[in-house]
Amino acid sequence: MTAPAHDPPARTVLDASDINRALTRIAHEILERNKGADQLVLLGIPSRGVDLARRIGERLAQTEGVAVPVGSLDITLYRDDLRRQPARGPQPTEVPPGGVDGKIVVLVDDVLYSGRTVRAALDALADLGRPDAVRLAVLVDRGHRELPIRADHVGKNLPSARSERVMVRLVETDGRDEVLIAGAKGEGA
Ligand SMILES: O=P(O)(O)OC[C@H]1O[C@H](OP(=O)(O)OP(=O)(O)O)[C@H](O)[C@@H]1O
Ligand SMILES: O=c1cc[nH]c(=O)[nH]1
Repeated sequence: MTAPAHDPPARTVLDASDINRALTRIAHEILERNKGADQLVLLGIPSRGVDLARRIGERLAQTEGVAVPVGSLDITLYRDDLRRQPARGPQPTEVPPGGVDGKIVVLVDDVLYSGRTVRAALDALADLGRPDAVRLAVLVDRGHRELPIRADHVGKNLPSARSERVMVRLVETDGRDEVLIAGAKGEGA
């Protein structure tokens, strides 16, 4: 009789202090690239992207001494797989009072994988206005892009197999900060 196959246990790839340092670095990179906080707007993709956008916003405020507008951008109805799977309930889109026209919008998400969420976010954003530029910050880039999309600011590049699952846990939604990877390596990589 063959023993049942067990997936290896989830492995921690970022702990709370790693996440903290990565967000601080991303905030500094954003300021360097933008030569300051002028015209910046951070839009987080629900759900965890919004928490990350708020945290980056706090770091920008601490470093530059100015409040950078932070909002959220729901992509639910812009997904390209709506016909295949039922849409989850809409999440909030909250555009800061100055809007996005003529701004430098930094989209923020927890994981970048196929790129389809970001593609949807670009469509959702185009319905709100015309930023001067759009950039992308993600906590984890796990590869396997299906579209020509890349991140400008990455907390951690995490090579992964398609069969693995990356899980971001944040204090705001999950009670703790950590990034885990789980599942069998090597299948469908
Ligand atoms: O690049 P992609 O292939 O689009 O994958 C990345 C997206 O997948 C996850 O969201 P998910 O749809 O799993 O829902 P979640 O926000 O509840 O985690 C993650 O939060 C990103 O938004
Ligand atoms: O592993 C994955 C893939 C997409 N989105 C995630 O949050 N994790």
